[in-house]
Amino acid sequence: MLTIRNIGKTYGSFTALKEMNVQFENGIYGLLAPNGAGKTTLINMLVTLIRPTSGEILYDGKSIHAMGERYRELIGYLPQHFGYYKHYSPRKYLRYIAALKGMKKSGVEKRIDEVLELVALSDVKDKKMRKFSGGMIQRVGIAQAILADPQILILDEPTAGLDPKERARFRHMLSDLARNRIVLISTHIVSDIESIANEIVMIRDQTLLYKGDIATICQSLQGHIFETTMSFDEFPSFRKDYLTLEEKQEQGRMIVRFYTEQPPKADWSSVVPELEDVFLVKYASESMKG
Ligand SMILES: Nc1ncnc2c1ncn2[C@@H]1O[C@H](COP(=O)(O)OP(=O)(O)OP(=O)(O)O)[C@@H](O)[C@H]1O
Repeated sequence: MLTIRNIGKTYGSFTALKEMNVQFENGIYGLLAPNGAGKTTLINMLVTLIRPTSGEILYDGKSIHAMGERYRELIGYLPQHFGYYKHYSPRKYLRYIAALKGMKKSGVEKRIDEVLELVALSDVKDKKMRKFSGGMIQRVGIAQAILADPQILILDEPTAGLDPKERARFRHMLSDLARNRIVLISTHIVSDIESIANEIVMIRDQTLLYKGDIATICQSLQGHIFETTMSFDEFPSFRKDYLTLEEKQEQGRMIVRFYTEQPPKADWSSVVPELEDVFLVKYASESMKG
């Protein structure tokens, strides 16, 4: 179990995170927050690239800093921008990573074949990465992160730059990987984690806003999300008064999904809240919520 106990992080006089408490057990967690909310700061502390200014992080009750190398051996990490060698093939690159990680030589080749199979790159394992698509490179990144079969797998914005098909493939792959380990995926793209995360972790105002399952946080907006239709003329003033979540044009009218704390009106239909609604509502400024 990974425990974040009351950590804070300041950069000079700027507070990036404060009084943050979270516990992770095996499963997939989606770390969901807008850009700049502190996701990378949290991840950098979890992978020991930076130290918290206050508080501590424990793995099975032991300080990760005291554990040092023993802790780092448990981690697989895909940073937001990962460095690879264009003129290497995936296999050669993974051999290099295995050497860096100090993995035992016996079994490495078999393990490399296994992970390349898992990320569906077996047929190009000896091709230079120079001509690979963004999605293929990202899969090489995931392969290096899981190579040593880590207990804790941390992926920082792993779907940035992927097209929808590659995103779908990534989601399937991750469900297969998630057994018996902690998987933490940072993203600001709701659909990437909606279908695969067991729990989501949201950061707001430099601290933990929510940790729990998706159904529960969606439930918290029950009775506040509506859809209604209106003419184009009515729409600008409606938009000033309500937090709109989705706007569509259909047959010369606007169909608007929105959030409100007001009692329902006759021409509003209540709809089931989704994670996208939660994201938009929780990160909207208070003045917009109507
Ligand atoms: N080394 C640093 N020095 C000063 N401020 C920093 C530093 N690193 C991050 N910050 C600030 O801390 C805040 C949180 O940054 P962080 O990168 O953790 O956010 P994020 O949620 O990961 O966003 P993104 O997805 O854009 O990386 C931001 O306002 C950022 O400008």
